[in-house]
Amino acid sequence: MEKKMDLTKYGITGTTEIVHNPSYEQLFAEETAAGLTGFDKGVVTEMGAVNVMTGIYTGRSPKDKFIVKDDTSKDTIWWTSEEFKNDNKPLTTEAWNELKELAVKELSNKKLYVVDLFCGANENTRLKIRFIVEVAWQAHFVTNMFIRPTKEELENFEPDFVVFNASKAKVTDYKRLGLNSETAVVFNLTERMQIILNTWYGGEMKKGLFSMMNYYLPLKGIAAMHCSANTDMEGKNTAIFFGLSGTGKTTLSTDPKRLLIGDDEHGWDDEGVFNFEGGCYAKVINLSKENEPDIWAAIKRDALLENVTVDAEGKIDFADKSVTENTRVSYPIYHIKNIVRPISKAPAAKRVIFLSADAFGVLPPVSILDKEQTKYYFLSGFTAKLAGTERGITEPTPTFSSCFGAAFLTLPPTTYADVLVKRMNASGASAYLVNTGWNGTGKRISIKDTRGIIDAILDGSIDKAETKTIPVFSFKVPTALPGVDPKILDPRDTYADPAEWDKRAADLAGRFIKNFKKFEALNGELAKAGPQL
Ligand SMILES: Nc1ncnc2c1ncn2[C@@H]1O[C@H](COP(=O)(O)OP(=O)(O)O)[C@@H](O)[C@H]1O
Ligand SMILES: C=C(OP(=O)(O)O)C(=O)O
Ligand SMILES: [Mn+2]
Repeated sequence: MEKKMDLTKYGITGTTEIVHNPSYEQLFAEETAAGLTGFDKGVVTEMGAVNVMTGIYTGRSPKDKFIVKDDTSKDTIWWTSEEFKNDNKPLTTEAWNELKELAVKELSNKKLYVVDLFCGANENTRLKIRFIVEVAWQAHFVTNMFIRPTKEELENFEPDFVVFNASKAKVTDYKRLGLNSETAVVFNLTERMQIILNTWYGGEMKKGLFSMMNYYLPLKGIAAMHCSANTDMEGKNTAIFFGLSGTGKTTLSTDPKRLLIGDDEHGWDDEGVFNFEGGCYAKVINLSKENEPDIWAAIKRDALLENVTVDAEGKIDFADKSVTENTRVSYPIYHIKNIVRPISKAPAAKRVIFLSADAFGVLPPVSILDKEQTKYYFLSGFTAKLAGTERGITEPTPTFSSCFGAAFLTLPPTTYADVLVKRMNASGASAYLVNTGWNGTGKRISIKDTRGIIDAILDGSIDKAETKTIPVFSFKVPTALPGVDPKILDPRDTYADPAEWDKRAADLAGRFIKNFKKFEALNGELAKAGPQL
């Protein structure tokens, strides 16, 4: 028997029962137990995975994200400003204390789940995280998403970071506290804690810790990246795929020909690329066995679906977006057959792919970037926010999201760009901009064509292809690639009237130029690598 856990050191009192590091067996029993109602209740589906509903919040809520501004954070965090708005809004220690009291009150006098996990595959840089939650499926979600320590590693587990999930509590007095709504997703770097109030979306727990890794690692010279990663069957030829939510990181890195390192959050240190997580979080809207066979097969017992439509018999309708377009599944990474084992890491990346879902239909499906373009397009982070991943976004919305993950950056974008470029130079990596969004047909580029493009990048055939240069952007693009419809490679060919592309390209170029102005210090030289009007 393990030592009795004491939660009073967190202020939590009157706990009636603690379920500490439950097994999958126990999680299943707890989340489907008779008597559960509302958003606590898990429903068993025909695929064996349990589905839960998360209420009003079915995506992240960046407007409700705050970080305590105190001596630890005031000079390091990339705070939001008039010139460069971001989601790192300051919170006072006084407001934090009140929010913590609210969460403690919510979590006191009841049965709780305490789950101890790692964030980061490498022993020397990982965070030991303790999640304290009152909802069984939330314990399941974090067990899926983070790295599960061994029995021995759990023995003397002293957390570096603690998360309270009090999703059932509301911040009624939020205006006085300077918050945006009754919901709060708040961080304190001095206490090394995250507190969640009034949102049940699983992604807040996962992406919350990602923001923290994005803080701790670059300060040590290690790249922290919003990317998926895989490597070849020998574990040598590593590729990373940056992209904002919904642009294809999970879909494209899950490749039966390669070994998956991870689908969303990675570091890059002297030894190579390593995963922060122990699981994947895939979008399942319109999921088909044909297009995404490995993700389909990963949806089985121990996977956890969110906000999917399930009928009384447990039958799933993946096409239904009546609750949200951001339907999801989390599963432990070993639900994918081809993965790097036992630790999710591989040597330095040779190929760096920027996934951009261009809603304007201007970007080529693939562009070969030179060094300056690599920096420029990484810092610009042009893409679209896809429906559902953030509250209030209901259709593809063009955005410039620095480093393809501005919502998760806690340090200035240039910090991430500098570290990435240093790592890329050291490994001799080449970079590509891949449009997984729209073109002149008005339709999204097919997964089949994008996969063909990715294959050509990874097997090197793109390096041998004949190329041409696209005007305005000076993108170098191949004129033919095996397995890819050649008519899509020059985006102008996808328009009935190519003049329409010219018009849209000019408009988009203007947006790039305007956006890049905020990178004041870089604005003379590097701006030349961007589009020109
Ligand atoms: N050309 C394409 N490339 C990648 N994904 C595509 C493409 N066209 C449509 N999709 C869909 O877009 C979504 C990509 O989501 P996902 O891979 O989970 O993104 P991320 O991991 O970056 O958040 C999936 O639902 C996938 O089916
Ligand atoms: C989980 C999220 O995104 P991603 O698909 O990038 O993991 C998110 O943005 O909440
Ligand atoms: Mn993903």
